[in-house]
Amino acid sequence: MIVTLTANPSLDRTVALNGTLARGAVLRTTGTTVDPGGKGINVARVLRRAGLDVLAVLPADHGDPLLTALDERALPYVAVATSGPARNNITIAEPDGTTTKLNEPGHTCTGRTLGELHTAVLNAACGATWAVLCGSLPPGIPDTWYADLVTAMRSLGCRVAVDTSEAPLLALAEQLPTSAPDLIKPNSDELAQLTGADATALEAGAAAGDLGPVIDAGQVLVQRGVGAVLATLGAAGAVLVTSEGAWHASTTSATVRSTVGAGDSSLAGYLVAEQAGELPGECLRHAVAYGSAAVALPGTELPGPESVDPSAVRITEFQDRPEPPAHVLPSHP
Ligand SMILES: Nc1ncnc2c1ncn2[C@@H]1O[C@H](COP(=O)(O)OP(=O)(O)OP(=O)(O)O)[C@@H](O)[C@H]1O
Ligand SMILES: O=P(O)(O)OC[C@H]1O[C@](O)(CO)[C@@H](O)[C@@H]1O
Repeated sequence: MIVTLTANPSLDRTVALNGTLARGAVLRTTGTTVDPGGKGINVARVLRRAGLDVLAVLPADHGDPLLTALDERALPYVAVATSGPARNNITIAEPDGTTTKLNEPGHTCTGRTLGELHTAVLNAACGATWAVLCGSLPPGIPDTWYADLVTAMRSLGCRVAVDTSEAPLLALAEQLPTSAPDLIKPNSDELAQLTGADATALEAGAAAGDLGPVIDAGQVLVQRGVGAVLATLGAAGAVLVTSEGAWHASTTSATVRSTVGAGDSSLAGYLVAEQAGELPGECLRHAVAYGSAAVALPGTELPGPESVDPSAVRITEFQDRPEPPAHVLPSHP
C-alpha cells in the first residue's frame, strides 16, 4: 500500500475564461468545476485509478464537502478532526492553457490535530511500501514537520517521497542527510530553492535542451543522501538523478488545458512504474507520460492509465557526468 499525507487539503475551484485574464476588468466565465485537491490527495487519486492500493491521510471534519468529494471518487482515506472546513483554492484557466492559481493558507492546525495527524500517518506508514508527504503546511504546523517525519519514518521500513515548497522544503534541505527522503520531486523553482542554483538558469537551460544545470543540482541532493531526484521541468519534461545515473524524458508538446495537478500526476506515474518493478528510466518515462496526460485535462481532473501513453515519451540517458561544479553547491545550510 502507498500512503499519502496532505496536511493542507483543498477544494479546487477552477474557473474557465473565454479570453485572457486582465487585471481590473469584468470577465465572463465559461464554466466552473470543483475537484478535491491538495498534492497528496491528487497523487492518491492517480495511483488509485491505476489500480494501486492507497490510503490518503488528511485533516478534515466529518461532513466537510472535501470528504464528500473523496467519497464520491471512492478514495480510501483517514481523516483527522480539525478546526474548520478545507480551504478553497481557485484556478483561473485561460484558453491558451495559462493557469493562474490562488491558494488559501488553510486553517490553523491546533496542537491536538497536529498530534493526531502525526500518529495517523506514522500508523498508516507501518507496513506501507511508500509514504508520500506532499504540499504546503497550514498555519500551526512547524516548517520542520516534513523533515522530522522523514527522520521518524526511517525506522518503519517504508520508503518516503516528498513534494513540497518554500519554508518546509528549506527546512528539509537544512536537515540533510538526516532528513533525506528516498525520492524528492521538485520543479525547477524548488530545485533552485533546495540547492542554491539559479532558477532562471535551470529553466532557460532546460528549455534550450541544456540539462546540465538541472543534473548538477540533482547530483548535489544525491550527494547529500537523497535517493532519487525527480525534477519536473514543465514543457521540457523531467530529469531523474540517482546515484546510478541521470535520465531526461520529454514528449512532443501536449495540448495544455490546465497544469494543475501535473506535478502530482508525474509523481504518481513514477510510483506506478516503480511499484511494477520498472528500472529508473522507465519510472521517469511514466512520470512524464502521466504529467503530460494531466495537462491535457481541465481543472484538477487527473489521468487514468487509459489516457497515458508511455510510448510517446523519449528517454535520454546521461552517463559518466563529472561531479557538479562548485557554483551549484548550496549557500545553505
Ligand atoms: N506546458 C506543458 N506542456 C507539456 N507538458 C507539461 C507542461 N507543463 C507540465 N507538463 C508536464 O507535467 C509535468 C509536471 O509539470 P511541472 O514541472 O509544471 O510540475 P509542478 O510545478 O510540480 O506542477 P504542479 O505543482 O502544478 O502540480 C512535466 O514534467 C511535464 O511532463
Ligand atoms: O499545498 P499547496 O502548495 O498550496 O498546493 C495545493 C494545490 O496544488 C495542487 O495539489 C496541484 O498540485 C492543487 O490540487 C492544490 O490546489
